[in-house]
Amino acid sequence: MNSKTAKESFIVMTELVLPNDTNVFGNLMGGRLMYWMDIASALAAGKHCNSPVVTASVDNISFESSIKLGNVVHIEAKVTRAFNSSMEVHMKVWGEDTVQQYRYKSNEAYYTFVALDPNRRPKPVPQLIPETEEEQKLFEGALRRRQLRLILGGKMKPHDAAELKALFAGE
Ligand SMILES: CCCCCCCCCCCCCCCC(=O)SCCNC(=O)CCNC(=O)[C@H](O)C(C)(C)COP(=O)(O)OP(=O)(O)OC[C@H]1O[C@@H](n2cnc3c(N)ncnc32)[C@H](O)[C@@H]1OP(=O)(O)O
Repeated sequence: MNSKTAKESFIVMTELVLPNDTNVFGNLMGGRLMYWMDIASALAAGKHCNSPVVTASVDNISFESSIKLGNVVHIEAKVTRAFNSSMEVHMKVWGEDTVQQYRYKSNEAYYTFVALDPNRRPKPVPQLIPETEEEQKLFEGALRRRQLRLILGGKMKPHDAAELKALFAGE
């Protein structure tokens, strides 16, 4: 199977925050943003593997700054690393005030997707080649993040997470 570069999976999704998307303070609801992030990251993962994908897990999301009613949301999504059937996608979320003409960072997150075959069973995906310095850093960290989320999901024993243990042991 051919490998693919990280930039081949890159997508940007743009949305406008309308009244029905907001809470009582006039800010974008976290749940609505997470829904848009799910679609954006699924598109990036699907672009990488050219297959249908399902969300396997969502890492913690910290909302750094709220996005106001009438502002524009930009979600940038890119695959950081592919494993066997799963892919980690990194997202950066920006708000934009188009009247005052400034952009601000809202949050960052990692979502994990699994590619499915026609029988809806996990299927192998192309390996990912990082090119830029940032892509290389994300690629290296992806293995530790995978181990942490598999431990939390009860799919891996802490004892088997060699790279994660090495981080805490300072090795
Ligand atoms: C045709 C071209 C189209 C192209 C363009 C496509 C565009 C597409 C746009 C779609 C836009 C809408 C996208 C919404 C997507 C949903 O919202 S889908 C709905 C929510 N998600 C679900 O319902 C998934 C439910 N869970 C499952 O189906 C199964 O548990 C899974 C995730 C497939 C895993 O299956 P399993 O039988 O446990 O398989 P297993 O062999 O143990 O593990 C398979 C892989 O899953 C990983 N995994 C398992 N659990 C976890 C976990 N907790 N955390 C992380 N990874 C895990 C494993 O590590 C393994 O990875 P690899 O080592 O193979 O890399």
